[in-house]
Amino acid sequence: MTTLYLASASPRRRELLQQIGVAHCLVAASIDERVLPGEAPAAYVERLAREKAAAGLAALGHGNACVLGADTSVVLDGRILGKPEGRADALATLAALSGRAHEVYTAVAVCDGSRSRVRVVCSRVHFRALSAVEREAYWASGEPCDKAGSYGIQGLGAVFVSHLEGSYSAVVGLPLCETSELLAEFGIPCWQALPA
Ligand SMILES: Cc1cn([C@H]2C[C@H](O)[C@@H](COP(=O)(O)OP(=O)(O)OP(=O)(O)O)O2)c(=O)[nH]c1=O
Repeated sequence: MTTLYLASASPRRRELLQQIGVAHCLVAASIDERVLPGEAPAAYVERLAREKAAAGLAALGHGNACVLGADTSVVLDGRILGKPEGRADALATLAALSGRAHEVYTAVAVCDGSRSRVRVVCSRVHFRALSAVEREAYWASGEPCDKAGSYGIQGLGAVFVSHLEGSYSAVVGLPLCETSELLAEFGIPCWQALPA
């Protein structure tokens, strides 16, 4: 059976793949994550997911592996918000997200030596209003620092989310429905295909 490599340092993506019973190994993939001039959010996350998967394949040094890369970005009024650069940036992001809806774009890409496939999922997340005291306390919890948009819906940040339209797993970092479909194209089973 083909071995799947996850080209990601994100513990969330590893947990999400484990959640659907996909055996995998890890491979490091470091890429330049800067947004290109005029690049739209969907195009940006798609490019980064493809580049992470391709970098992982290159790092393995052989073409007969299958590699998954993904990217998640929070988008407010068309502006891509990445991970916070520090406290002030995180507090400003949380203030901007307060009491409004924003989009979360996640792309998942799978490639092997001969082909590359990608899916992009857009979800809409509605935040209730957040007080300045709450925003400070949330930053102090440590949760925002490594997350796009400075929050984690799967953690303490859940209390900010009044409702979600779209894919919960995509907001956390990997759209599991689309991921399982992509993996099936590469002959990689998830839980449905496991022996009883
Ligand atoms: C919006 C949101 C993002 N995130 C996380 C998912 C991603 O790990 C991170 C977005 O940054 P990414 O650049 O997509 O991923 P990463 O740098 O953590 O990992 P890698 O590039 O090595 O795969 O934000 C959450 O955990 N919860 C959320 O609710």
